[in-house]
This record gives sequence, structure tokens and C-alpha cells, in this order.
Amino acid sequence: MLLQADNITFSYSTRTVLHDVSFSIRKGEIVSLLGPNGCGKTTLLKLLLGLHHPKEGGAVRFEGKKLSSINRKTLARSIAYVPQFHRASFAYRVIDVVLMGRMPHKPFFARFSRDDLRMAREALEKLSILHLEDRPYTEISGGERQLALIARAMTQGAHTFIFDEPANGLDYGNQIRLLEELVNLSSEGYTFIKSTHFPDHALWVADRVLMMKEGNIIANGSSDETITRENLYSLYGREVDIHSLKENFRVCVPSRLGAASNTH
Ligand SMILES: Nc1ncnc2c1ncn2[C@@H]1O[C@H](COP(=O)(O)OP(=O)(O)OP(=O)(O)O)[C@@H](O)[C@H]1O
Repeated sequence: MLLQADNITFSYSTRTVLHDVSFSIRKGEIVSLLGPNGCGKTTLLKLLLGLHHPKEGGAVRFEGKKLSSINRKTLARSIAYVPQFHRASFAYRVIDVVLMGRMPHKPFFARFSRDDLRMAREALEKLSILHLEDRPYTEISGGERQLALIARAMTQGAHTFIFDEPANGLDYGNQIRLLEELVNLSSEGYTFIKSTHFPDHALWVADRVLMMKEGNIIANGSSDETITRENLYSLYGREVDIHSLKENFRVCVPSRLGAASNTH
């Protein structure tokens, strides 16, 4: 098993926000974490990155080893956090942002080598944005910035990527582009764990869905098994119809809005 959470309980001061959470993730899976605001998704992702630690009795293991026993630099070469695209304040070139992924591999103040540059350019090429390498990071679009951050994570050498709501702020085309890239990379053995507020995204690309409510996992399975009317009602308190459009392709439509539009 690649990543395993065993009986994780976590509290901020006296407030427990994760309750005895357990699941495991295999190499090459795309896992979507769904749940309402405040249910504990970001907290769980921070535990998977080793930024928070579970209460005694619980553990997160990467390739069988407890995260707490792996040093930070080694962990950074295995699991990368891909932030939401952000407004950078300094106009680094795209290639420089991607090269920063090599930092965990270098002694302090060492210069980047030819190999570092080759890896950074290969990652940009794989994501079809090599043409942007010399552009200032502050002047490319949000979708391009998100792809550059994925390239940086790849350059880090990591094969497991953790995203917190990666589609936030991306236009529809870039959301689809991002999902397509995740599917391509997962077929090469990259693993993705992402929180999302869009059940449709999980239906389109997730191999597996973890549903969280009030700090508990209430469903864990394939998107077909978990994205059901009942589970969505339980998570969001809204009636949602799930339609099959073509083989293996389903979409969510809010029942009331769908009914309202039929009357016009
Ligand atoms: N640093 C903190 N100190 C205290 N409480 C926190 C802290 N961070 C988060 N919380 C609380 O923990 C709970 C879970 O928060 P978390 O950010 O993990 O939820 P989330 O599912 O990611 O939410 P969202 O979908 O709104 O981003 C919330 O009630 C939140 O208010």
C-alpha cells in the first residue's frame, strides 16, 4: 500500500475535527476527497503531508513507514503538496519556479545543475507548457500557473501529489485540462489525492472517492458506489439526480434546479 491512514484522530486544542479515520491509497490512484465546508478535508491532507500529527494510537504510513519516522527532505522527494494557483508577488520566470522543486535534493546554496534544468524542462514538456519557460510566472494564466506548480512537484521527484481544491478559480476549460493531465499522469503511476467541492469532477476522473462529514469518513469506494443521491444528500443536504449520459459517464444535476428549468 502506498499511503495508509490508521485510526487517525486529530484535535485543534480541545476541538476534535477528525475521528478515528482509516483508509489506504494505492499507487496510481486518483482519489477525491468530498465533503462540506469545515468537515476536515484540509486538516486530513495536512496529516497526509506530515504537517500535522495524529493523536497517539493513530498513524499515517507511506510505503509502510510512519511519516513521523521519515525526515522532511526525504518526505518532500516522495509526497508533494501542490498549492492552488496563487498570485506570486515576484516575477520569477516559469522555469525558475519549476527548478525550485529541486531544492530538497540540494545542499544549502548549491547551484542548479544541468540535470536539474533537464528535469524541469522535461516536466514542463510533459504538461505541454515548455513554451512558457521564460515567461514571468506573474504573467501567465491561472490554469498555466497550476500546471507549472504540478511541473514543480514532478521536478521535486515526487510521485504522490496532494491538492487542496485544485480546480478553485480555474475557468471551465482549465478545470477540464487539469483533470485530463491528472488522468495522463496517473496512467504513468503518479498518485493524486485531491479535495474537491465538485462531485462531477470525482465522477469524471476519480478512481476512488472518500466522503467526509464532521470529521468521519462516511463512504469510501469507487465513484459509482459512493456518488449516490443518498450520500450527496447526507453530505450537502440537497437532492441531486445522477444521470447516465453515455457508457461509464455520469453527471450530477440538482433536482430542484433541473425541475425548475423543465417548466420553461
Ligand atoms: N488552525 C486551526 N485552529 C483551530 N481550528 C481549526 C484550524 N484549522 C481548521 N480548524 C477547524 O477545523 C475544522 C476543519 O477545518 P478544515 O479546514 O480541515 O475543513 P475543510 O473541510 O477543509 O473546509 P473547507 O471546505 O471550508 O476548506 C473546521 O471547523 C475549522 O474551523
